[in-house]
Amino acid sequence: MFARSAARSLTSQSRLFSTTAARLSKVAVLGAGGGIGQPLSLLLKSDPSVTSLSLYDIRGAPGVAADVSHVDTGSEVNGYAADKLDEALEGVEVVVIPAGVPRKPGMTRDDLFNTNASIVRDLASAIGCVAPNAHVLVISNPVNSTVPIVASTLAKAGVYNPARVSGVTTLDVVRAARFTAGIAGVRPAKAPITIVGGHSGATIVPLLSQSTHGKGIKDEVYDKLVHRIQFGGDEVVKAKDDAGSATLSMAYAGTKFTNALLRGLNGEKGVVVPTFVGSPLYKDQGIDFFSSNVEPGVNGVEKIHPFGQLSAEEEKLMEACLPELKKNIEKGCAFVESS
Ligand SMILES: NC(=O)C1=CN([C@@H]2O[C@H](COP(=O)(O)OP(=O)(O)OC[C@H]3O[C@@H](n4cnc5c(N)ncnc54)[C@H](O)[C@@H]3O)[C@@H](O)[C@H]2O)C=CC1
Ligand SMILES: O=C([O-])CC(=O)C(=O)O
Repeated sequence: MFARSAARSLTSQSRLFSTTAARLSKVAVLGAGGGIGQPLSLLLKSDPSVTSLSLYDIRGAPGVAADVSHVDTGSEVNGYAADKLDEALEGVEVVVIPAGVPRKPGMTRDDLFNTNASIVRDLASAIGCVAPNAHVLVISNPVNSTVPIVASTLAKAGVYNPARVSGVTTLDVVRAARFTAGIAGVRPAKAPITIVGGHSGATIVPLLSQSTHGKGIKDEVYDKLVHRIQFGGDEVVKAKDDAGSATLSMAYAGTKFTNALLRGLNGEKGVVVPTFVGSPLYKDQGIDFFSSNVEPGVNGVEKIHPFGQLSAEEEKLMEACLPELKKNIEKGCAFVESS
């Protein structure tokens, strides 16, 4: 009994953390005191690829850092209070941003724009000054707009590198694998689903036709599954009943993405993860950012994978995605232009 449960927990840990050769990886979490920030900091403390953790928030980061620092892994942890952002960013290689307000029932992610746009812009501005070569992983919503905000802010400072700014869309594929596996009666690891587009409702385009266990799902079951993948976030917002949105599954997904990036930075080949990045895939339609599978390497996002043939249903989903995505991206860019 004990042997079986120990083996299971080792298996799940190796899925979350894969390691390559040891090298110094200093990671900062901006928004570390929040619902995502706290468990994310804990999981990153457990990731052997992270050697130093810098935790910053306008509220509570030193306390979170003191707590997390007692975990018996090798990395060092430092907490920084509201007026210590520059110190928190010094020498940092990867910055993960879950700072900002979450949704309440009835809100769209775009409804968060007015509050979160300036939070993300100001953090990006500090990164541009103190850690211009850092890789920036944006969790704060609306991701379809906050990533263009970070990119445009860094561009204004003359330090934007598209290989180094990513929107974290990992939770969409985590959910899709879980939901599809539930229907197909297999383990989620056996049902990976490619998702492209963006990170909100209709901009989330799951490519079930390209999945061994997804392609056989049809008709009403297909429609319900696509809806659940696109609106999984709403399911959590509703269940939390005014107490915010996904935090624990997001911390898991954010750790998975950070670990994948660090493995690429460490020189591991063949790591493939989805992310919302400056992308050539729909540039001819005026869409400068797009989420698809990418391969991180020593310089960040090095290869953007094209996706194959879409089914007739997926063509329709893409038609609904593109105009909304374009609008969200333009809104983010316009915000920085007018700042
Ligand atoms: N990309 C994704 O898949 C997901 C994104 N999110 C988004 O992540 C964001 C955070 O969500 P939660 O952690 O649940 O919210 P929360 O309210 O629990 O935590 C946010 C934290 O950000 C901090 N903060 C606010 N302004 C800051 C600033 N200028 N600098 C540093 N820290 C600052 C707050 O003090 C708070 O501790 C939301 O925008 C949410 O919509 C949530 C789930 C999934
Ligand atoms: O739904 C939200 O507001 C948070 C989020 O992005 C998600 O859970 O996918």
